[in-house]
Amino acid sequence: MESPRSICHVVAVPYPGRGHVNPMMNLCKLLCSKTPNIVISFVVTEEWLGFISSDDKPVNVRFRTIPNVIPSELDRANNFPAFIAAVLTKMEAPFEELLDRLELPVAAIIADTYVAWTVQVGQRRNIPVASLWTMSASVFSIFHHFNLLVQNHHFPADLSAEQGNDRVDYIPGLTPICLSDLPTILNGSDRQVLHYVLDCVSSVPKAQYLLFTTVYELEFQVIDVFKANLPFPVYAIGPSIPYLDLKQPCSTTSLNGPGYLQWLDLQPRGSVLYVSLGSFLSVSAAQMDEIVAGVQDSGVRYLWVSRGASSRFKDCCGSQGVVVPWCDQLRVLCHSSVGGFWTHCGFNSTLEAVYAGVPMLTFPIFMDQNPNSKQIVEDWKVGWRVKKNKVGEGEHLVSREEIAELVRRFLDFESMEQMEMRQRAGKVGQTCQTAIAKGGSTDVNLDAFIKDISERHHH
Ligand SMILES: O=c1ccn([C@@H]2O[C@H](COP(=O)(O)OP(=O)(O)O[C@H]3O[C@H](CO)[C@@H](O)[C@H](O)[C@H]3O)[C@@H](O)[C@H]2O)c(=O)[nH]1
Repeated sequence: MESPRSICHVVAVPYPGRGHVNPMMNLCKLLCSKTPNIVISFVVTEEWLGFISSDDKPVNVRFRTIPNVIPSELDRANNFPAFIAAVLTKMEAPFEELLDRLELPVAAIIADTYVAWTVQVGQRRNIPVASLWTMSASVFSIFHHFNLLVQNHHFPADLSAEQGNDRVDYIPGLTPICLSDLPTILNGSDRQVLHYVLDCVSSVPKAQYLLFTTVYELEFQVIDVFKANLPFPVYAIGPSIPYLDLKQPCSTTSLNGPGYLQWLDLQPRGSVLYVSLGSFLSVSAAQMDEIVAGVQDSGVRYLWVSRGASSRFKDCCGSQGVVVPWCDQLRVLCHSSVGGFWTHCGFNSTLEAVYAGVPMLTFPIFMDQNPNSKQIVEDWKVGWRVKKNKVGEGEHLVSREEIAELVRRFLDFESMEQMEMRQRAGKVGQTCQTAIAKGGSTDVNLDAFIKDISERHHH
């Protein structure tokens, strides 16, 4: 039995959303894989415990709950500003009560940047806080340098036909980016959410560490800016996706895995388009109809993740495609039959596709997804845009004919253009493998972080 003194007890506090809970859990798995001396209390609401309690996790990660003090996950999209407001104001008190009840002393808190109150809790209790940013480092830089947008008269962003294509070329670490590719909350319509986000980002310099879920090599120019300017360690520990789980057989069902994996096994190499429009906030019904019809008309094989919309598919389980309510996404992306990913550009999905070396068709919807799409298409050059930038008046509907044509070209193995893109995608995938291998940037950063919090704890 280890003595309690040699155990490093970490409290992990994800923001309550799928795109945040997952990378926090993946980071915890990585930490536990590195040392047996770490014990993690993973704090979620009772509702979230219901969603994740049966997932595989290391024995050293223990779930701890606070009551359901925020609006239910099942309808949070109905009033997003109210949801964020509740996260920022209602969780702190029950979290402190929980801290008082924990048996082991706490060496560090790892908290999502969007549960910013943890920074003050840490200050009051003299516990170091590592802020975990689950979006790209580039997006962090955009928000961190918000005042530059104001100084340059780019806030609120004017997306009129004349200005929408203006390039913002002064955000530290970023290549020039169109106004229309900035996070959607900067175009002025969602001030309340913007204020919350800016508050959270400005809490980071008062924390003791900044952790990025990205990979250093993918965004080193940006990460170097923060390494040089923040007075504490900045570590990229990504991609914080469940690659450790790939080594184990798929646990969800029978011996041969779920039906969709068996279906994938039967498809030709690189022939399947994987489609997922995200776990939160989706597209209009009219656009959805065009996407479904366009992909089906293209004749390309598809695996589609869709909840509650399966009635839109004329042939939901035929030979051309399979529609499932949820899948083991990284395993799907890593399957040799998958040749492309239609994505809403959530950052976790982006990292998973990058890791798997799968080219993307980008269809950003909200928030950081626009800049992610820009990075995929313009910086890493491993994808194409489906949706043109929203410049000028009104929402532009992409038609089924445009989509069918695009999807066909995208999965055309013969084309030179595609071959080159697949090669680049393979290269960025290799960059991730190098980062996580022994001595790679992620490996080294994880070790350094563990050393930091363990030593600080013992002194
Ligand atoms: O069938 C599915 C569909 C999704 N996922 C997983 O669900 C997560 C989805 O995360 P992400 O791709 O980041 O999308 P969102 O859930 O939309 O993420 C939110 O959080 C992200 C990180 O902060 C932001 O980049 C996004 O804009 C925001 O919407 C990923 O881990 C996926 O692997 C599955 O495992 N199976």
